[in-house]
Amino acid sequence: MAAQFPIPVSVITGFLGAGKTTLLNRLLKDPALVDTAVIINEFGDVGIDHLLVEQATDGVIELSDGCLCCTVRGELVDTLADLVDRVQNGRIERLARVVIETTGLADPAPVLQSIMGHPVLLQAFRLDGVITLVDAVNGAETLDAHIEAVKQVAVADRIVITKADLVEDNAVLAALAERLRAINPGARQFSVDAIDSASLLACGLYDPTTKTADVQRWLGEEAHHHHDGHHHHDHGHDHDEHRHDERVRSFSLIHAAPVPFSTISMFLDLLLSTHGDKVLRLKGIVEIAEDPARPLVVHGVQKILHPPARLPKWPDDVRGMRLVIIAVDLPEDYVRRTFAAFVNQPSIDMPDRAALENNPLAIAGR
Ligand SMILES: Nc1nc2c(ncn2[C@@H]2O[C@H](COP(=O)(O)OP(=O)(O)OP(=O)(O)O)[C@@H](O)[C@H]2O)c(=O)[nH]1
Repeated sequence: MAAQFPIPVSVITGFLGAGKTTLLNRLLKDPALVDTAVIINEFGDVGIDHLLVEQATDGVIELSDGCLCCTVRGELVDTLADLVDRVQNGRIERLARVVIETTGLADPAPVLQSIMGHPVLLQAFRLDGVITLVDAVNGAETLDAHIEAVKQVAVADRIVITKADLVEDNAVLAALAERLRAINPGARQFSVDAIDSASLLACGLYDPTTKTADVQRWLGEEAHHHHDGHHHHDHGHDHDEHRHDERVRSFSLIHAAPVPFSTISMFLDLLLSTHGDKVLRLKGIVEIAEDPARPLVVHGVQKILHPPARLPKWPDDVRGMRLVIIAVDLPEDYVRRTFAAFVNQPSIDMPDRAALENNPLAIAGR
């Protein structure tokens, strides 16, 4: 039999850079998770995430630019409906589970409500678990600054703490765990290195009544606003409410040629050391001049630049550099001109690279 309806749907959420794709890659290696379709939503006009999910099959579906909680909500409903069609007409042989990775900025309430509140989807799917990742390094500051992060924790069935390996002080971890318990007393907490995929994902039917009164109110408000579960959406940005901080913007830097390793590392160091407080997330895939066959994957999360990784080969036909930056109040023009100077393409009013390296404090636009 192709699929046993209703198919469980797991939602993996967590703020920007918390480690969702990393966890997903680990989960997808587990034999218990064959026949899982993965739906990924990205914020940013150049899709990169789907390139970084290691799956041999074509089971990864990318929802286009926009935030799942606002503009692409209708697209999620359509994608799920399409999956059901494909199972029913045999184009997908087996479908045991669907995993949705939300953008780090997503308000989870509309995402959950679009599954739970849709009369047709409800025949085919059941919302199983909400798994929320919290980065131990940036977690506390993120909860202070971004209400979406608090909501993500509040709706969770399971809370997974990532990057504890980067935190030396146990008291910091204990304080974070306690804060998360105050926001969501019912969720089980795990450390990311101590989880087994099958039990992480199988949570049983999602039950809002086990969550706090706030969660029930948020979900209730969604049901009220979008009672048909499929509201009209537009691929622009005129959603009906502010779902997330409107000052958050994403842009991408594209460079058509290979870049020397030292250039990209100096550029990223400079960007994060001067504007790290504004950068929420930076990720990219870079063709390195010294080793063009193996793309370099770079990740910045707030002020932290994670050690870059190498992919064994290019995931698609595009070469060169694609870098996506998600930031609050970061002048895009400054970033573009700085990068241009680093790759020796100075614009007319920009000091060239030699001048920059001699005196980084002299950069225009700071
Ligand atoms: N040291 C350490 N690094 C981690 C851990 N989890 C994730 N990372 C790193 O954090 C960076 C971001 O991880 P991703 O998995 O891409 O994060 P994400 O939540 O999918 O990011 P967005 O989709 O942009 O929100 C990568 O460099 C990972 O290698 C962890 O537990 N420990």
